[in-house]
Amino acid sequence: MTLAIEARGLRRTYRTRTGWFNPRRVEIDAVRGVDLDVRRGELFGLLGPNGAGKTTTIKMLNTLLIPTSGTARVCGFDVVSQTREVRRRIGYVFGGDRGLYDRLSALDNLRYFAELYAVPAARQKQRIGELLELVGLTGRERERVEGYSRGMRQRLHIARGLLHDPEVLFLDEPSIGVDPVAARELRNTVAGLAATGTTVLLTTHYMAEAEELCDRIAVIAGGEIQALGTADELKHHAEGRRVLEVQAFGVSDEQLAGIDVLPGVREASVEVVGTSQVLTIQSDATVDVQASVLSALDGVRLGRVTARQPTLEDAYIAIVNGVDRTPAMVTA
Ligand SMILES: Nc1ncnc2c1ncn2[C@@H]1O[C@H](COP(=O)(O)OP(=O)(O)OP(=O)(O)O)[C@@H](O)[C@H]1O
Repeated sequence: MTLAIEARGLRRTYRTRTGWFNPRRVEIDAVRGVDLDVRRGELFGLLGPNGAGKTTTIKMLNTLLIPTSGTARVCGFDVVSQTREVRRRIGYVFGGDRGLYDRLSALDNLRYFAELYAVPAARQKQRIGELLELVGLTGRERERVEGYSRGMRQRLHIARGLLHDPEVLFLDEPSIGVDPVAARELRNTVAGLAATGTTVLLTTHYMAEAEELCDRIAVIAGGEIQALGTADELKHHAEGRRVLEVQAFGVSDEQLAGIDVLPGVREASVEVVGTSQVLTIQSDATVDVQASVLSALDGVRLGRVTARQPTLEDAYIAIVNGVDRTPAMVTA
């Protein structure tokens, strides 16, 4: 079976300048030797924190960036020496607002891009109809895009990226800035896509999105793949741990640092949810850290305290927290 995507030792270094008064030339190792095999028809997730190297990896695979070293093939074609062959077979959809004409209707946008992508005239009408159906915009296609919600725009972007029947679709953070309901509709669209046999490489920050959609997930951080497997396989990274969640109001950085070094604690993180903070403390399953955590939070107003089994999100935190996230910088 041929692979849809095959990368070996993919590496990309950016040369840039840093510093205002005393500018220096630096090299940033954004992607540091990525090996990746994506099977045909697979929905594959690339998950990682900000600056992990996800977009850089995608741009090398879709021929927008030349790798500093390493090789990659898409549908069997080399991304550097056979760019035309690769481009003919791929679609690229990135999150955000760019790339559509607001004053035109969705239908006119798709007609315009169909011309641009040289979709044969005889095929255009049927293809556009199919895609509107796939992304759930049938009936709204004559409305101007300026009146579309973010989620609808994003689904229209996906339709645009599919006009020329690509074998592989790169979806770079499609749900960024989209509200939860629209994000669910977007996920339905992506799942529908995979059912048509298209290979999808999806990047996301959201573990739940990756878990729901992807056949396999690669967690990337610091420009390297840290873990790769099905959601169930990734969960093993949090095996032997238990999780304590504490809702709190006004925990300081010092207190959090104090919790981090308590005996038995493996990771401690905090997320602001509305007006409260939610502390998530992962510990060895054999150690009950609740009493020592609560005593470290002495004087802080607390809400709900819950002990639970680790989820995939916890596994992700366990994988990513162990990595130095800043890409290596070398002064040139
Ligand atoms: N054109 C560029 N010039 C210099 N550095 C860059 C450039 N593009 C990206 N970088 C750096 O390379 C690293 C990886 O960036 P990349 O955009 O690939 O990460 P990402 O995982 O897609 O992040 P995000 O989720 O924030 O989009 C980051 O440190 C980023 O600052």
